[in-house]
Amino acid sequence: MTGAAAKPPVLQLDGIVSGYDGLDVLKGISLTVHAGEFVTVVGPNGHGKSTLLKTISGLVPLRGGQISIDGQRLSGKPHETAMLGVAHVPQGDMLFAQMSVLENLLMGAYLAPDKAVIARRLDEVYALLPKLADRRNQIASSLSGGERRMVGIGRGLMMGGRILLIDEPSLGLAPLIIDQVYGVISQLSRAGRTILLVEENPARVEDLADRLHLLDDGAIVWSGKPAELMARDELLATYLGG
Ligand SMILES: Nc1ncnc2c1ncn2[C@@H]1O[C@H](COP(=O)(O)OP(=O)(O)OP(=O)(O)O)[C@@H](O)[C@H]1O
Repeated sequence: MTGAAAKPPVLQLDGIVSGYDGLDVLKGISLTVHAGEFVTVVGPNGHGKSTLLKTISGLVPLRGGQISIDGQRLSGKPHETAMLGVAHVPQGDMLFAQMSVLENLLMGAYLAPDKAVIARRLDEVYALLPKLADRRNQIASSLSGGERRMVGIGRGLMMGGRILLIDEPSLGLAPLIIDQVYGVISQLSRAGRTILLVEENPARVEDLADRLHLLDDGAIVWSGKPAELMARDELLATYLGG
């Protein structure tokens, strides 16, 4: 969003290192997300995009560096991170297949302080995603891929997060449906939400993101405006296979 960089940082990563078993996947990532900004991390499959978001939300332990929200260093406990306003919309749908749309949405509000807050958030989600209101009693396993993705986003919003971590929302969807999903994400951005989104295809965020970081083998190798990356054929060829 224009002028967002003048606001204080809400999310700051300083040299974060994390991974699985004996292997470091993230090898010292530093980036900052300011209030209201839409920041994207783009990179090929398997280079650590999901691991980055999971490390921020505390699902993968931090091995080095530090993560801060509003200047407060995170302890790494997922519960604490969620309480500070971080909502993670994971890759794939990760819905409870045998639950209804409404029940899945309510699962996102597990930390909400009271019923009035839950009702208000539900109204907001239904206003943004009216189709979910129409289908509130439909079982999740019977939804289309695009509808499931919308429920995943809606559940993230039900957490009441100020900072949305969105993991590859286009995965496995047809082009028309991808446009719809990104339309919703764009609306959230315009409404002032702070977004950190990971994606394989930079073209998807060219007109949306304020800043883009290119991730290669667990390290940021380039940062700038999405349109600048799209004009750099050599970077696209080297890191994203053209
Ligand atoms: N639970 C796990 N245990 C061990 N290794 C893992 C685990 N999850 C991911 N990895 C490995 O970590 C590396 C980075 O995976 P990650 O999912 O973060 O990549 P990605 O860029 O998000 O790719 P994709 O879009 O395909 O998910 C890969 O080599 C992957 O095999």
